[in-house]
Amino acid sequence: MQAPPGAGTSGLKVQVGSRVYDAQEIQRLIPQLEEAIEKKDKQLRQSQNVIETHTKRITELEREVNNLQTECDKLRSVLQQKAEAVTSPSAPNQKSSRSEDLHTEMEKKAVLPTLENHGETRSKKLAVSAEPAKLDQHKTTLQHHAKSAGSKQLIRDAVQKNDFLRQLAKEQVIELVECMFEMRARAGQWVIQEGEPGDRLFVVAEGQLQVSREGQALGKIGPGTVMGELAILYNCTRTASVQAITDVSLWVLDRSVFQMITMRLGMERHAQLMNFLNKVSIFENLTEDRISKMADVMDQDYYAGGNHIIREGEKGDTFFVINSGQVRVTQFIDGEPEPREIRVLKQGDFFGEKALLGEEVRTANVIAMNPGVEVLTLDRESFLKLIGDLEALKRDYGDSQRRATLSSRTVQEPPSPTSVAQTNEFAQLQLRQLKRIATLGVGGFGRVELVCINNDKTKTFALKALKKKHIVDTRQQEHIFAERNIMLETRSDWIVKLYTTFRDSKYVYMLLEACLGGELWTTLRDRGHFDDYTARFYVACVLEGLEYLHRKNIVYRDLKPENCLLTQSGYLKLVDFGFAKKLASGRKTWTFCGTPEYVSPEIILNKGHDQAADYWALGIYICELMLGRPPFQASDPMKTYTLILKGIDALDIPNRRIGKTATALVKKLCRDNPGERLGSGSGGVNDIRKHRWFMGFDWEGLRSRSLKAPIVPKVSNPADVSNFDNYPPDQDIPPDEFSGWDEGF
Ligand SMILES: Nc1ncnc2c1ncn2[C@@H]1O[C@H](COP(=O)(O)OP(=O)(O)OP(=O)(O)O)[C@@H](O)[C@H]1O
Ligand SMILES: Nc1nc2c(ncn2[C@@H]2O[C@@H]3COP(=O)(O)O[C@H]3[C@H]2O)c(=O)[nH]1
Ligand SMILES: Nc1nc2c(ncn2[C@@H]2O[C@@H]3COP(=O)(O)O[C@H]3[C@H]2O)c(=O)[nH]1
Repeated sequence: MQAPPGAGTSGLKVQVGSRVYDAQEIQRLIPQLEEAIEKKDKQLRQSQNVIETHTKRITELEREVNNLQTECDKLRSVLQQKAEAVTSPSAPNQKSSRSEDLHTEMEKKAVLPTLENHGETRSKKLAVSAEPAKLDQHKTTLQHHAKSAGSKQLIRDAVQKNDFLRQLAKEQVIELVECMFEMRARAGQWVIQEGEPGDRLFVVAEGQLQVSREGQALGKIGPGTVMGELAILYNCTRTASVQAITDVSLWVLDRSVFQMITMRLGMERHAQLMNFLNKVSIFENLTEDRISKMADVMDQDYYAGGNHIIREGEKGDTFFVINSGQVRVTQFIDGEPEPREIRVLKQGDFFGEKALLGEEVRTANVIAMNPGVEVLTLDRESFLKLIGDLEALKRDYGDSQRRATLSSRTVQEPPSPTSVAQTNEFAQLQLRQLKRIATLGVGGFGRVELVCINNDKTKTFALKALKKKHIVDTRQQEHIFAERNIMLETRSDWIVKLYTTFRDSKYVYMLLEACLGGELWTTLRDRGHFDDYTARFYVACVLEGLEYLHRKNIVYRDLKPENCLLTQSGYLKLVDFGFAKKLASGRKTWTFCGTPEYVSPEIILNKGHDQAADYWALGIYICELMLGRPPFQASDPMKTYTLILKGIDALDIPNRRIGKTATALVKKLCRDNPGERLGSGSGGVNDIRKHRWFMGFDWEGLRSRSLKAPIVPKVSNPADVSNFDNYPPDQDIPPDEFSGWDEGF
């Protein structure tokens, strides 16, 4: 502001921009302007209050939507279960179609988020299983079928385009290409029929095919396409029909051949490594189990002659065992210009332990000799976990005083499980003395009813009835016997007790301890998800159960909230041992079984699996408890498997509900390599208990059951089934089954 030239004495003039004002007038205006500003401020504050009220309302509405969502999920899953219960494929009836309509109607109406990637709906997860793998399969030769180079390329390209198949090892793909055989179909012929069981995979070589579902065209497929790939993992029903439009030529692979291919590679590599490691002198006192775990985690490396494998003074993270060839060890000596040769190491010798056992850096050079060296390697973590405590490793080479040694670790003994004397109380019990009170649940093979003996409702039991015909049709006889034998053998407070068994012409029965708190799955569904405190308790209960089983060399293979039952006091017990298997220490098994969202990569790829599969499942279980859904979930199992094979690191675990510490534990449990999973090391389950996430957890209180459960279910009397969903009576009475497989059940 400045006074314009020629401003008179009558009053000071002030120029602002191009306008000229009287200074007195401005003075007069100031209070008015101040008043206006205050008014605006007030308006602003009012608007802010309105915004705040709206924001609060939005939060409230969001909460309401969440509650409605949970309610909706609940209704939907109950409805789905009912629909499933009455729409058995073997007994199509009026009732079933009506309830299916209702189900579809409900699905249409329910405004559910359709998450393609996560399929976030809360319905129970179904278990799947292939028939038990024949262990001698790997001995039989795989039959190759001649084909042109062009045909082989077409199959290879199709495999590479398929998300699942391209995860196979190169040798497996080569074998798969060789083993496929040709099949032709004329125009109009059906190649795949919707709803039928499938056991083969196809690659289209020539011609066009039409895909349809329920009579509706879904699309056309042509040369270079894979179809029906889920069927090579286990018996599943075809999801669509496929008809040849033109004459077609197809390449076909049977499930049994696929199993042989995948199983063989894993078995051969594992067996070769075990064989070699067993002969390594420092490992001579190790158990088969530890050798097997080492074989799982060891990598193989090759160094051409003359190359340094280790340089003195460098930091080191790897331990080596010489598989073939020789190495020179050299060392710098005071006053000598060149490193001096100390010794030569040969096949079966080891090196690189010093930098992992207290020494900061490598204490010598190790150089590959001609014509080259093959070494097996262990990273620092696996080394310390599996063999870090071996005395034989603490070798004095005579070049310096030995440094501090690791104190040998001791595995804490778990408390002995409460022994429940298997009394003869049930020896005289007859099936007809059992009276049905209500249905507790429906499973893949039948139902579980709450029953009492001779109408005495002060003491109740769960009676699991399994349809014999269904067991035979799905070739699950071995699994059912294993379930019975394993449950009879287990005596643990963390596992549902099996008192006795019965059989008749239609069913085999198991009389079980009843857990009236309901399924953990139901509690999770109703609450949406659990906080750390609650989840930790439920994980700890399962960990106690798994430790008990693993000590008895049993792998459980079906961990999920659906199989965890709550007792009246809110503690958990594992139920459903349909997939449990006794597995000698260091051995593996190959049958595909489990629940798609919970199966580990080695099960999917048929590499052979063991107890470590349960640790993988434990990681998934922790996630599901905290997120309200399993981390790997998709619209169909094949997509779920593809996600699992991409690994836990490819997954963006949302940390809104699951914190950093829990995520860290999940990542340690869900390592692709079974030998690297927390729990698989020499510290066993204790390594999991020691994780930060369990810091301060009262394990003793848990074992003595003095720790209060986070949720205590309401159970008013031994016949109270209010914690279970309602199930209509079973309409599907199975036919008699007299093949005799159940002899001795
Ligand atoms: N001991 C029990 N006490 C209370 N409820 C039980 C008991 N055993 C089973 N149930 C209920 O019955 C349901 C089915 O039981 P279970 O999982 O053993 O059957 P299944 O036929 O093997 O099932 P799946 O098809 O899942 O393998 C359970 O999820 C649970 O709700
Ligand atoms: N369900 C379904 N299957 C398809 C589609 N297109 C191709 N297919 C293949 O058709 C096959 C039918 O049998 P499967 O369910 O075993 O596997 C299916 C797929 O591989 C489609 O759009 N939907
Ligand atoms: N320091 C030392 N290391 C040796 C000798 N002979 C073989 N080695 C191996 O050479 C390795 C060099 O790396 P590390 O120090 O990790 O571990 C060492 C031993 O495993 C020896 O005489 N002295």
